[in-house]
Amino acid sequence: MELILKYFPNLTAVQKKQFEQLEELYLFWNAQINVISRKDTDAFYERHVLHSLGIAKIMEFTPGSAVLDIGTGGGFPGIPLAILFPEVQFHLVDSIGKKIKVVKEVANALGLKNVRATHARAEEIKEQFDFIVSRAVTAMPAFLPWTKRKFLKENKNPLPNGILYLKGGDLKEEMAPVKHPYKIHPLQTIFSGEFFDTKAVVYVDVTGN
Ligand SMILES: C[S@@+](CC[C@H](N)C(=O)[O-])C[C@H]1O[C@@H](n2cnc3c(N)ncnc32)[C@H](O)[C@@H]1O
Repeated sequence: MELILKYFPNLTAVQKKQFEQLEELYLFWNAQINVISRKDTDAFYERHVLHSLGIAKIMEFTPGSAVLDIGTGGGFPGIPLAILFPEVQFHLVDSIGKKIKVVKEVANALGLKNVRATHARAEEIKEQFDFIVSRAVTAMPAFLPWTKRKFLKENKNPLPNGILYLKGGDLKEEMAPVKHPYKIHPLQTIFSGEFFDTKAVVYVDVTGN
């Protein structure tokens, strides 16, 4: 938890409490429905919460924005981002119903009013958003078609509407077929620790999609 405060020192009392509650909630739910790798639960705040918040270091969402988290699993990166940006609406979707049950339980327990969770495949979602976020779902060339027609035309954020995807490893080959402009933001320049050495936020500008 100190790790979160180190990089996000201006949290309100409510946000601090919500971040504090997260570990216990996920330990409880993960024991029943596996939503995070059991080997990672020791480093929960680093590998799940701070990692998710890497997106916030690249983009401070404007209040009133709408963000879709595709393949959210138990709520990553959507839940940590929803705590950090209480005035942004988050829609978290996953194709596995029991994972969405965990998301709903966690969001409820935290009192998050800006989270909606839906059991659906990404392709079935018909609404439009300012941004789409994701982590560990599929390679970018397969992901891009799922996001088609899901972006609002008007840009109200510091970056044009697009995708913010948490990725690891060598991205050159994966990103080679991508035609949209994109930028890779390595997280090792933002967060210390070996875990972040290979991690990045990939921003894809889909303007014109
Ligand atoms: C490896 S998990 C990652 C979960 C979460 N994003 C995280 O980082 O902890 C990938 C998730 O993507 C979901 N998924 C895969 N294809 C999907 C699709 N087409 N639509 C919605 N969810 C999908 C799976 O059900 C699974 O929960």
